[in-house]
Amino acid sequence: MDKKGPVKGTDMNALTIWHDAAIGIRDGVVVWIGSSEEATILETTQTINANGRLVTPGLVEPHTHLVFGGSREKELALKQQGVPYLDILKQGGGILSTVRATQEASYESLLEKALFHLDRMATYGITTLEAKSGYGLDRDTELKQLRVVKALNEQHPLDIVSTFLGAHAIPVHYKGDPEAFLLEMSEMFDEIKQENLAEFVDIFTETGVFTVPQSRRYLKKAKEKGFGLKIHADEIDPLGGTELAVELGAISGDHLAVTSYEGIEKLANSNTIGVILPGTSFYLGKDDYARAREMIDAGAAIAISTDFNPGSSVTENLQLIMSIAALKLKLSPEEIWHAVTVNAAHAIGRGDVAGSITVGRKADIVVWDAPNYLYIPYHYGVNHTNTVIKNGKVIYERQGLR
Ligand SMILES: O=C(O)CC1=NCN=C1
Ligand SMILES: [Zn+2]
Repeated sequence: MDKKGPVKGTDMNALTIWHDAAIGIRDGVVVWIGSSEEATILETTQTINANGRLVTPGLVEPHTHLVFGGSREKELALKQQGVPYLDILKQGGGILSTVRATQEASYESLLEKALFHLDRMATYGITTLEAKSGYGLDRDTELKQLRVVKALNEQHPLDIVSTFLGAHAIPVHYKGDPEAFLLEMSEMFDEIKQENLAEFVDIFTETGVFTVPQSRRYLKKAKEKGFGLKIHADEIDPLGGTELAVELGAISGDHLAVTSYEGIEKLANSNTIGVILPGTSFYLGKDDYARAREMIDAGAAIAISTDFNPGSSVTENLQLIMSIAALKLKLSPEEIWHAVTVNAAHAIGRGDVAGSITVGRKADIVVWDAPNYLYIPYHYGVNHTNTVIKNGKVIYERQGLR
């Protein structure tokens, strides 16, 4: 990943491969890259022999709902019966059921639960990620979630970028008045900024949730307050959230499962990154996957993500998403590697510090139990990491059977 990025269109296919390479790390930073031959002259205090394995930048996970209470396994049966996601939400389930569990959960229990999922993400090779609030839909619980993310950042080796998603659904007591609810959420912007609890503001622009005009007004306020913008756009119904993301200069438009042709054209001719969540299409049993192939062919910058959340994509395994991206989005392995490193980093404002192995940058590196970069999307559903290095420190090593 030697391109500054975001990497767009056909450039996503140009992958630079070093054979028999060596990387020198000092104080957590990459200070040298060369051949294994040349490396023999280096004086080292610790040597990690990759033994001919694949070595890549640490994975960047650009879209998670990491902090939540409870779980929604009971909804699986509804999904199997074909009950649509938005109907479950309308009946007070889905997001709203996680909201109730998160409101009831203590700060400590949310922190402990999130740490568990975060550790699992680290074992899968993720070294930087984004985490959203959105399961409170009231001031106290939204702040509780954002403070959990802040504490995670302080306690855990992984770097986390925080997003305020108070506009995730309309709470029951605001059922008939989404505008009034959005007003309450927008009144939190100042204190979130003050406490440095989030860099981005996100909204679920969807049928039965927030309309494009409501989203536009809300996000414009957020932009005026200095937040970056993200939109859960065109996930279920093509309302035009993608077009809105481009119009407002959002750093990313996310989901894009049913983006219109015009939306694809606008995305391709913008600086907004498309964050595609094929695991959600898979998990909701959808036929329509985001037309990421057309988006890249039109010149867009694409990233992919697990959309880890308790209802519509319950997995931390970004490697599995790489396989689904290959099989269902028809992305090439080269495009997929750009989508889980440099482009994912740019989608969360970390394009200058994460997503590539570059002299002068943090040493966030993964050694894989794989002979080459093709292998990871090819062999699906398992964890291929051998060693995960964060800031130059080994934070995970695969243990053999005992
Ligand atoms: O269902 C959830 O909890 C997460 C989600 N929000 C919008 N789409 C999926
Ligand atoms: Zn999401």
